[in-house]
Amino acid sequence: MDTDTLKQLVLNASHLHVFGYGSLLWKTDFKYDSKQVGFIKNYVRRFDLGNSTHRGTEKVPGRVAHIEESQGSKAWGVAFKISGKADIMKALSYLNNRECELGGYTTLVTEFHPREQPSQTITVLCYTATQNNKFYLGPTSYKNMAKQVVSARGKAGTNVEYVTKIADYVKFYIPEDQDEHLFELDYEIRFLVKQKRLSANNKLIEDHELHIQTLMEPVQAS
Ligand SMILES: N[C@@H](CCC(=O)N[C@@H](CS)C(=O)NCC(=O)O)C(=O)O
Repeated sequence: MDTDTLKQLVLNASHLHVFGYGSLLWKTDFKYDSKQVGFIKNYVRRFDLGNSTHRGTEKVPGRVAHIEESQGSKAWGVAFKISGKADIMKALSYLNNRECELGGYTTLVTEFHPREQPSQTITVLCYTATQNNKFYLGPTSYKNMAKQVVSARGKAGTNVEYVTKIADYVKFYIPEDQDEHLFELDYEIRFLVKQKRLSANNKLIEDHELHIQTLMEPVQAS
């Protein structure tokens, strides 16, 4: 979205609504007055955007959430209401750095449908990424995505934490959101993590047993 459109949205506005559907759900980190669950139409949540600044590195990028157009679909999330010019400008400056400069996201203005009153739409600003984004990794199998997520970590933490916290938030606070893409990816990640823990435990057990065996061997007469 061009800066003039964004300026129109913000200038002379007493408040601004920001729509979050990824880490903004559980890691908001800007001041807001209120928030409400709802959805935007004709979009879906996807994890095809690479990231090397928060949840990955240049060598091993993580996968982060974005939305992409999908006619007839709904992308569920939360609209955060920010009031007063000072708080609005502070939030926009923070989000521009976190989402656009570091995350490669672009801005989008669309209509938000509150869960309680879907017909009473609210204009929201959200951050997303298109397929021509330079960090775009594109779709692959859930197993491949899970392998990438489990092996990625960045300055903000593991990519596993990033995805599983979004899934936990949606399952707990937005039961209407039947995002199979999110839940399939979340399942494969947790399965892989469990497998790794088991194999790590097995390795630990093997090492431990080997250690016990060496302890049990009769001391060789020197
Ligand atoms: N714009 C999406 C995604 C936001 C998002 O995940 N942004 C990344 C940028 S790479 C981020 O801030 N990550 C913070 C973190 O990973 O802790 C949303 O509305 O939630």
